Amino acid sequence: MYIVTSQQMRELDRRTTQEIGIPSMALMENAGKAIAEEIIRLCRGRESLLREEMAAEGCGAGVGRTGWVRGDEDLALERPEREHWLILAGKGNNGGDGLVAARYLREAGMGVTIVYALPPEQLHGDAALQRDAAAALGIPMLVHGRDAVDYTVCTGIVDALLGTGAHGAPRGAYADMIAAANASGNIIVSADIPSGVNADTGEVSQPCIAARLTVCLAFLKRGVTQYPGAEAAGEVVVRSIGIPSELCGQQEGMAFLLTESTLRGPLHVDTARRRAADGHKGTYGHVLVAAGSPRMSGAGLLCSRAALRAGSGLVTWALPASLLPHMAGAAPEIMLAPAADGDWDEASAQSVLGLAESRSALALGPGLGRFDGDGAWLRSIWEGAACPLVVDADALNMLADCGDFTSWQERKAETVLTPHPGEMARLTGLSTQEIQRDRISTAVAYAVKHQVTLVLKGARTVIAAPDGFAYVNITGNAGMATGGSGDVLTGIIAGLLAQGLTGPQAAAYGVYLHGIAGERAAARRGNLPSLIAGDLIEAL
Ligand SMILES: NC(=O)C1=CN([C@@H]2O[C@H](COP(=O)(O)OP(=O)(O)OC[C@H]3O[C@@H](n4cnc5c(N)ncnc54)[C@H](O)[C@@H]3O)[C@@H](O)[C@H]2O)[C@H](O)CC1
Ligand SMILES: [K+]
Repeated sequence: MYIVTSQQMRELDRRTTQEIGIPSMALMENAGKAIAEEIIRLCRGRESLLREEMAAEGCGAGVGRTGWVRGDEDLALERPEREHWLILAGKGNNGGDGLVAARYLREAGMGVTIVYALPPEQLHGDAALQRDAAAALGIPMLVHGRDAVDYTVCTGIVDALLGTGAHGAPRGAYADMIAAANASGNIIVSADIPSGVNADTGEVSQPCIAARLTVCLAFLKRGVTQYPGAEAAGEVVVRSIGIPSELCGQQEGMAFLLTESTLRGPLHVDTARRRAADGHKGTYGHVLVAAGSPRMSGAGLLCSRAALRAGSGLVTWALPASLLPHMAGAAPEIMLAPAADGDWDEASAQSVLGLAESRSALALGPGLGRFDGDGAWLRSIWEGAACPLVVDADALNMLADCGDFTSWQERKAETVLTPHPGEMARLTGLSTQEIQRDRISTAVAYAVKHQVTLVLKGARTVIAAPDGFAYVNITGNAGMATGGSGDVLTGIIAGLLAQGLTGPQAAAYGVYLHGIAGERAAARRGNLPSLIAGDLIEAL
């Protein structure tokens, strides 16, 4: 599923109307009809109406009937009491969508009243034509500021105030209407995006519509895939309106929702791959994990176990010799290799590189701690490791302290960085707030500049590939915000790299699986707060 920015949306619209020749009015008509259909579905709980009703009642009239005829007017049969919807219409095309929706809701037997944010004569283009059609049908209309509007007396409210053409915080009448709609306590269905949400970043202004449902038109907008915009949007449904999706494929820097079809399609991950009967443990890669320190030994263990659970044939954990006796037997399936005499030091880089020889992936960082000369240590491994590399936790902080590493010897193998927002702030010199303000663009910019795969963790993790494509994950839950969860993810990604996946594939599939493991673990435990990182490994 594509995720677009408002600029990309405008370009897609231009190409559709000017190059392909589909009239913009047709797009708006489709948009408004889709919004109305989703409202009817929300209000009446199902799509097909008569067939289920008749069949369920088993009434004689249906027996032997050779066919069913039903039309939109049947929608009106459903509900004796009259639903009534307020359509809040801005003066742009988002408003136009709302005016179309008003006609279709009316056709379905619902009462509708249009509330214009500004005097309707200010509308222009397609929106003005829709205004005239609504008026010709005698649909009741009010104007904010001129007429008294009671937002509480209705079944629900359609937010067709601001869409992808919004700039800055809602102003004037728009702000007042958003506040009144929210205060009404009635359900709100937003056209395209909740008014007040930045369509590209997911930032929310005050006030901002709190929608029960957002009907994204044509394609998913970035702003409803990242918090807090995702929160404001409520349930999101994407409805085609006639813009050919192949046009998206011709756009630069597209983003995708990370679903099974995205994994199998754009990412070419064979999620259904079965193991060959004659496979052996060497067939499925050998991960080296360089992690852990006396204070944080568990991180290395979690990372190593996760790599095994992700399907790596073998895992060796390189750890300080001082830890070895304590970890022996902690996980019998994991081979232990002393990589440092006492604790990590600069000299141990060579022993890590020695161990990394002929390994299929190297996971670096969980629980490593910091030590004198660790920047040089990291650089040696970054430049010397010929296998794919996952850099996490303290190794990321070492990288950040090295500053600009574009002068380092270019790595030939895949490199995946897995920062949380705080680590990303250190890597980029931005504040955490700046990182969170536009997660997708920030991740993509870094991945393209440094030619790495970047996993910006957090709710709705963003995976940014060196080619500028981005993938937004929606699996997982808040129970996964627990110590060690990141170590598990690093192990999963390393385990997938070891089995031959590319950096973007391993990162995206790893994040996706990590989230699903979190969902399964939560289901097993019956709640979120008690989840711990080990549960994720067992749920893999
Ligand atoms: N092909 C398409 O792109 C389609 C788009 N559709 C719908 O159209 C909107 C985008 O419409 P647009 O006219 O560009 O802008 P908006 O309707 O979102 O609103 C702009 C409107 O509001 C004023 N305005 C802008 N910012 C603010 C603000 N902060 N406060 C107050 N007022 C503001 C501005 O002056 C404009 O007049 C898209 O979202 C879809 O809903 C259709 O779906 C058809 C295809
Ligand atoms: K809207």
